[in-house]
Amino acid sequence: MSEKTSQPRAGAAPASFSGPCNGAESLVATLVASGVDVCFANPGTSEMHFVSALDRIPGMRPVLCLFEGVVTGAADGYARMAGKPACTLLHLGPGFANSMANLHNARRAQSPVVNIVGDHATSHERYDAPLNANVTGFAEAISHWVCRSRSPRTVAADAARAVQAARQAPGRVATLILPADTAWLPAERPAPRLEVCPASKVSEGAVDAAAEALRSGRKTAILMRGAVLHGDGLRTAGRIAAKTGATLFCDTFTPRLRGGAGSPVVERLAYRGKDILRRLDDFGQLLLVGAAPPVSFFAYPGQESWLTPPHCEILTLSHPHEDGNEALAALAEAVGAPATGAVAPFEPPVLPPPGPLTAESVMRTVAALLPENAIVTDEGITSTLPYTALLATAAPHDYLPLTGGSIGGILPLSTGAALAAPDRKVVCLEGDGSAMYTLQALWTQARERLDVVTVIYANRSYAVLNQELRLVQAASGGERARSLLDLHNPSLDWTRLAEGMGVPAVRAETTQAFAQAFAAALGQSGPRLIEAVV
Ligand SMILES: O=C(O)C(=O)c1ccccc1
Repeated sequence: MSEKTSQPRAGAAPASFSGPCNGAESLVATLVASGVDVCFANPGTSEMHFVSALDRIPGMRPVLCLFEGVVTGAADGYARMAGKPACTLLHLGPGFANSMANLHNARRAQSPVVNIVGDHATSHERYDAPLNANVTGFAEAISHWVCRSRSPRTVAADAARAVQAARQAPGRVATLILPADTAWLPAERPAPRLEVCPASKVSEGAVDAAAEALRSGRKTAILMRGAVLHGDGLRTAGRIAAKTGATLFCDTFTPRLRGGAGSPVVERLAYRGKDILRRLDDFGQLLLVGAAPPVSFFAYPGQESWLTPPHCEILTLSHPHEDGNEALAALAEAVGAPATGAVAPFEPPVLPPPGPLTAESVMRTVAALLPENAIVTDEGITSTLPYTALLATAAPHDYLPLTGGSIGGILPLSTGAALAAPDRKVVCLEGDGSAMYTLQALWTQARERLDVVTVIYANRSYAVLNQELRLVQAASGGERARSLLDLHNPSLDWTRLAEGMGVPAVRAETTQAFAQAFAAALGQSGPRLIEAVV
């Protein structure tokens, strides 16, 4: 499946389903008719009619995940690569609550996601049975769109609207709550697909103002986010940069970036606020394309949270809900950009010399051996942030980092991305601390035979917090404080954890061992894990 996946026409009748149906059947048929054909699921009793409908309604691929955070993280990864939503299937308030951290990441990634959440039957609610909870309250806290179906007769229409809401630009989280009786009672019929509201057009005024600013001769940073970073817009931005001398940037936690040989070079903003301030100090203006002005990830005593220097004027070409690709095309024309701009050459780094493994030598090896058109997913935090520029001249790839800062996103995200792009290798760069949140994703990768090579940076610590402890100026150094940032005692055995879930794994402690293990993993299909001791 790719972004080119053909979508059913709006109004098209749901495929191969007619005759009497229950609410769950009308739901599944409507989702399929609306172009949603993958369901990441962790169901319970209240979702059994949905589960059973999957056998009668063709076209929906069910994927079992063993924790709800895996369900929603996978839906995020799927959406980032497929450019369309998968649905999730979640069980009641507690199941939804478990899913929320990765929904937060999906929301920050502007990924379209359709959540289907079962609830107790309407008649059962008043008895406050043990699993009773405020599902709507949980859903409203994190979704852009929430609907609780009132009757089996509206389930199909509600589902079509959920997909439409999720696909609204730039991508939204839509949650449909189904009391169990709306799933099991007779429904009318599936609903046809609804037209998706296209991204808004950017006004001519915004294009003219940006063109004038670029012509002023002031040094310009163009900060981009969203579809422009992996579609036509990226090439157009490269042409604009060639004409005007502007520098292209993306934010630190950008959802998806096309990178490597053949793409215009886009510099990823640093993590530390003071590094961003220093970098932007050079510029007289900051042009935003689907992005917001940069702010510090956390606040620190005595340090700036707002990271645009006072002398740097902020201009907006396009907002996230607007068509940035079209806006950049209009801007390229207005400034008289050439037909092509500069792109990165294919000059992968050389393999590191023999020696003990470090975070930097892992990235060097990954960049050196990266296969053409791989998907690189990244939640290595301290182990990867300083080194991702090494990927700039590697083989062409898509880069998918953590977006919302909620660690535990990337093993699930890699799972969903691999499912959306089965003909591409996924290389997942993951910290050991982060991996422990959602390691069940490995089991789904094994079960679905997904082509994911996971590299665990085993530094046996919440390494970022050792830095943060200093930055927030908290007194530190004591044994008790350090015990909360340290993952030794016992040390996690990643090869055994992975093998126990059906994923072949090896440990590497030297640069040679890592290069050998990485090359071998790339040469095989199906999931592999390398514990990189750094
Ligand atoms: O340090 C943190 O507290 C934190 O949550 C985080 C998450 C991702 C990247 C960096 C820090």
